Amino acid sequence: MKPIQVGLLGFGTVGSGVAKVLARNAEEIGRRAGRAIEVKRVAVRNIVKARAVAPAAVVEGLAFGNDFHAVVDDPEISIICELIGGTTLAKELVLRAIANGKHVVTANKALLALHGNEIFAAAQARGVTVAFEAAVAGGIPIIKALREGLTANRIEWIAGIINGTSNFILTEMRDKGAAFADVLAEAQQLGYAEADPTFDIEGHDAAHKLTILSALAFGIPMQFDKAYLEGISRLTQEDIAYAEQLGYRIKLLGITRRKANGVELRVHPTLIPAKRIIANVDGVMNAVVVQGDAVGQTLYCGRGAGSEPTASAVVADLVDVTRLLTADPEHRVPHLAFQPDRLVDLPILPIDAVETSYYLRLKAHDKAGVMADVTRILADADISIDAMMQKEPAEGVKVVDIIILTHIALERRVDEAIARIEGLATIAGSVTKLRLENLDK
Ligand SMILES: NC(=O)C1=CN([C@@H]2O[C@H](COP(=O)(O)OP(=O)(O)OC[C@H]3O[C@@H](n4cnc5c(N)ncnc54)[C@H](O)[C@@H]3O)[C@@H](O)[C@H]2O)C=CC1
Ligand SMILES: N[C@@H](CC=O)C(=O)O
Ligand code: NA
Repeated sequence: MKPIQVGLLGFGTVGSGVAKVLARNAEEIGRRAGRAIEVKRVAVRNIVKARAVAPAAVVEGLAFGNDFHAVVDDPEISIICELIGGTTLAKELVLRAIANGKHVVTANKALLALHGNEIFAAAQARGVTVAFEAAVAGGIPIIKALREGLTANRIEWIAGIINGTSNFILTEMRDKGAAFADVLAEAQQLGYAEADPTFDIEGHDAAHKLTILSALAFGIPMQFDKAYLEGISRLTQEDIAYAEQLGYRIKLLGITRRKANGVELRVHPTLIPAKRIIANVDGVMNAVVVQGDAVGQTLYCGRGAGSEPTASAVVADLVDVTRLLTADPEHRVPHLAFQPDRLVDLPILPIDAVETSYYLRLKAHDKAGVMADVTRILADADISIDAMMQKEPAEGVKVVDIIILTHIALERRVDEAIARIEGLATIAGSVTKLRLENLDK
């Protein structure tokens, strides 16, 4: 059988990784796919720069050019691999490829979180597939697991470390006391970070991925604009240390949970019991916990970013698409796990309607009665205390740190209680609030 022809858009960290993996494992990939997979053309902004990213043996057979539209319009190309990132040119090219009747493989979570509803509808109408395993948790086959392996289950929640860069930063800060800016620079150099790294550290990238996971888990449209996101840039060393003393690790988690009145969709630094496996997933590794009603908890772990781990997912999609070329479009696995006409429009809950446990850190003037005032305010708000720790002040310091862990409470009530606590004359400054998840059920 003739090889399947692929057009690569972009030849950076991921694009060059795809070319390397395809070249190195060509024989085995061909045996799996049923025919050879060949990169016919590569479109890049800068040909000289692109040629320098991969070894000569990989690039010498590739046809580089600057005309992205010509690749998308090439009648001999069956699959377009979009690896440029961003949501403007990438969207235009992906929709054009679909209109031309080509299948698309993309690693672009921002594109899908923002425009996935339109892109999947266009692909469905044209009878082509848009495959996106690399878009969530890099090399971990989490899309495959949710779309195929777990289809018997009513999924209750998903919680994941789904941004490699921020996990790498948190790990280096905790283990080596490294400075935030230095570790971020290292993550960029290693090819983990997004073109704009604020997407990584402020939670946007994790929220893009979580939006996709939530759609797959609950059969809902992508609703990125409703996601709550909070990154790691304001996290302090003292909160990381206090969490450790209380038996917790802080991770940037994406959490989506089905509730009676809607769906939680939130990304934020989260305390997790240190004994949980996911709390010990460090560096660039990602991990996703899925709670299904039949299977219980399953955990998926692996490299969430980097050239070849991400290429592993892109190439797996190329194999999948190659295998299904002859399948009737009506009988393919649906893009979002549920049949497109069976998606339901569940509302995304605002953050103040979320129910979870909390870590509160307050600075109190060490006066008699302050603890009684704080616990009374919490009790009035129906917030029960799970643990409390008071740190003795250093010599000459007049305020003490008080750390409180609460049981599950409604965020709105916690915020109201915090406002009252901050109004106490005995409390200095503002209260630090972090969310805590036990991830046990
Ligand atoms: N780097 C990683 O570990 C992962 C990246 N991704 C996603 O894969 C995609 C590619 O990421 P990387 O390879 O890391 O990026 P990169 O910056 O290393 O490479 C991007 C490539 O696309 C080209 N490009 C970018 N914008 C362009 C534009 N407007 N016009 C023409 N060419 C343009 C660049 O010249 C380069 O060849 C992104 O959507 C990213 O979010 C997904 C998972 C992991
Ligand atoms: N910047 C992302 C890359 C993979 O999606 C990350 O750090 O996880
Ligand atoms: Na993946």
